[in-house]
Amino acid sequence: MQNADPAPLLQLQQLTKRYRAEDAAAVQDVSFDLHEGEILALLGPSGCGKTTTLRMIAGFETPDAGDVLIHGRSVLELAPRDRHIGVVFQDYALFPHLNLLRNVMFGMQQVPRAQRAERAREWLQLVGLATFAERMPDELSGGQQQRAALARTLAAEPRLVLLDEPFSNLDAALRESTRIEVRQLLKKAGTTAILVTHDQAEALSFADRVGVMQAGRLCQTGTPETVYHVPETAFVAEFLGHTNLLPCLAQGRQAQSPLGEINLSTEAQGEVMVSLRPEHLSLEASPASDANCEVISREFRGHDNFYRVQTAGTTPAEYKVLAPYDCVLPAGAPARLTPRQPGVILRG
Ligand SMILES: Nc1ncnc2c1ncn2[C@@H]1O[C@H](COP(=O)(O)OP(=O)(O)OP(=O)(O)O)[C@@H](O)[C@H]1O
Repeated sequence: MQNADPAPLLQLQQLTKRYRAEDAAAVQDVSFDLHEGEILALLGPSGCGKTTTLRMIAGFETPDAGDVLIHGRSVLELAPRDRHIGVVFQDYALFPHLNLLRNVMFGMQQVPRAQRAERAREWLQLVGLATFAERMPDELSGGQQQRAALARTLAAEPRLVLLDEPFSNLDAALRESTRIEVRQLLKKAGTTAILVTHDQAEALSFADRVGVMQAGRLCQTGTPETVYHVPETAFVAEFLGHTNLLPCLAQGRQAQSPLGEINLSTEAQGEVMVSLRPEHLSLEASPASDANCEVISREFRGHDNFYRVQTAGTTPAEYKVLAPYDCVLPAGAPARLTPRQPGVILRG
């Protein structure tokens, strides 16, 4: 029978790193577990400590406090070749003097020498570069180099792959297709991975679990759906997309809000701050006598319309609303704004 909760592959235990005594900690008390086959995204703004965390996991940086355990053993006690960690940085780091095949063969020490070329070709096939095996890295596009770097890392059969902003210098279309391919590849190989990114769409679409970092701390981890729909703090709510923050007076599952009585997703009493995403509000044209807001602006986005509307005499006075493509209201139009999902209570 399968073990329902196998020991995690990776455990971060209250990891802390301060580069200089006079600086704030780059990473503070970061703890999480990662299970075999899982993909985690570490998401946060520039300078929040994502790369430092990744470097400590790889054993490139020594923590001031806390530990990184791989199958229960501290990463720093393991010789680099026993860590079985593969790292893909944004600058690819392919060897410029080796063709793709030799680049991929480079890390395959675990494969008998006679079989390496054949296995390397299989990896190149898997990333869609079979016909490029004899090409040199500078004869490839950025996206192809990225996939080649990934093939080289995966060919070494690491237990854990660390990806540091690996798609950041690809153009928008290539970025999207490469991230879909890379995710499929990792899932097919059953490889455990951590992606570092400041791009919320990338984190939400790529990972099984997202950890949001702020100023060195991990402030929330959960499935992409949970961190997006049930943010715990205003920072997480706003970093993951647009939202409206409403001061409310809660009584159980109901609250008095600036938009009238609303439902809450959890019970509370007293003053609370509530997040309602633009898609959790609805907007419709209304006679002025029944309106509770006025359109400030409409941004047409093809599949939908993004509105800014203002209400009179409430705080906040401005709301963001996502409306269907066929809800077209001009600036200045009176309208009715209604919450259509329960509000999410924030704790900070
Ligand atoms: N080698 C270093 N020496 C001193 N301070 C450093 C060093 N590396 C990083 N820092 C500082 O540590 C903090 C966290 O940096 P880190 O690179 O981990 O953040 P990040 O979230 O990966 O940022 P980015 O998205 O911009 O790469 C920052 O304040 C940074 O200036």
